[in-house]
Amino acid sequence: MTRMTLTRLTEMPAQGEPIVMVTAYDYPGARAAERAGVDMVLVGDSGAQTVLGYDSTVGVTVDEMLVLARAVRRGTETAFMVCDVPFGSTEVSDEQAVETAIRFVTSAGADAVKIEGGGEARLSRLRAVVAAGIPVVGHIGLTPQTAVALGGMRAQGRSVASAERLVDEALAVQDAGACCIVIEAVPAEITEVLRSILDVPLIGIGAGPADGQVLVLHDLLGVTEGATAKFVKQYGAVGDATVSAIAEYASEVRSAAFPSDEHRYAARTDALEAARNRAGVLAAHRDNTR
Ligand SMILES: Nc1nc(=O)c2c([nH]1)NC[C@@H]1CN(c3ccc(C(=O)N[C@@H](CCC(=O)O)C(=O)O)cc3)CN21
Ligand SMILES: CC(C)C(=O)C(=O)O
Ligand SMILES: [Mg+2]
Repeated sequence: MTRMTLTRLTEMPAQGEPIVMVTAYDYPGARAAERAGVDMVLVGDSGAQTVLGYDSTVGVTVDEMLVLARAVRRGTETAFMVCDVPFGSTEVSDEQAVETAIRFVTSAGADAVKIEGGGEARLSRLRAVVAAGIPVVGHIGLTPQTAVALGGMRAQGRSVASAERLVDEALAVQDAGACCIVIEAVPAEITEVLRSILDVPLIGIGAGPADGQVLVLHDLLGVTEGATAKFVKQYGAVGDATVSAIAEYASEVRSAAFPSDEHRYAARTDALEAARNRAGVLAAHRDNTR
């Protein structure tokens, strides 16, 4: 199997082949995505919440993301690996953005980085990273890193101004050099409009049909506890299955049903005899010195 290339990804929409992207944050997640045959894996900053337990994506650091990204890289052979650059790691300057992107490429083997937003400063970062020779995936619509400024985790493109802004940002992000664009939490009809004017693949999450889809692995597996976004479809009940398995283990330990004979090592008779003799000698010694 050969590694997915940017050229191939870019050609998929014209061939009528939807692009499949899923997040991964560790080696087993990457192996599972790989074995399932996805086209792209995203080391999302959603990992701040799904695997690191933060209550938003905002506090996660580059060093933390790199640990996740390296593990995903070790498990990924054919899928194209995109890494989210976390909040604060590109905001200061174009130079900072390029240095951050380079770290994801050189120290984690990222095939591309994803940068949120379509405002002027974001476009400048995008151009700078692309100019450094690093492919960039754009991300517009609901951009969780700056959700406070958007008024919370809310769908975008629902007012006239917001819909117009999405069209402007989609084109600007493409012109800045993005190789594809993730669009999050936008009405499907708006996504359709954007698709009609874009040349690069549009990958949707909560944005209706697009050239591809992305979902958070832990959401689709049913590992995420509590409420998930409206756009999540749960394809498994892995969270419940995990709790049941651990609860059954706990119960068998407490009832002494585990470990049973099949999980025991057989002793060699001479070794057992020797251990018993030694224990007897030591016990006698202990009694004598008391
Ligand atoms: N587990 C997980 N899944 C995600 O999809 C995800 C993360 N974490 N963390 C980073 C961001 C945050 N995202 C979110 C989080 C919440 C909503 C949400 O609850 N939306 C509401 C309100 C929509 C509205 O008011 O317009 C919803 O009902 O969908 C959406 C996207 C998407 N990303
Ligand atoms: C939801 C996707 C697009 C993302 O950015 C993430 O998982 O962090
Ligand atoms: Mg993200």
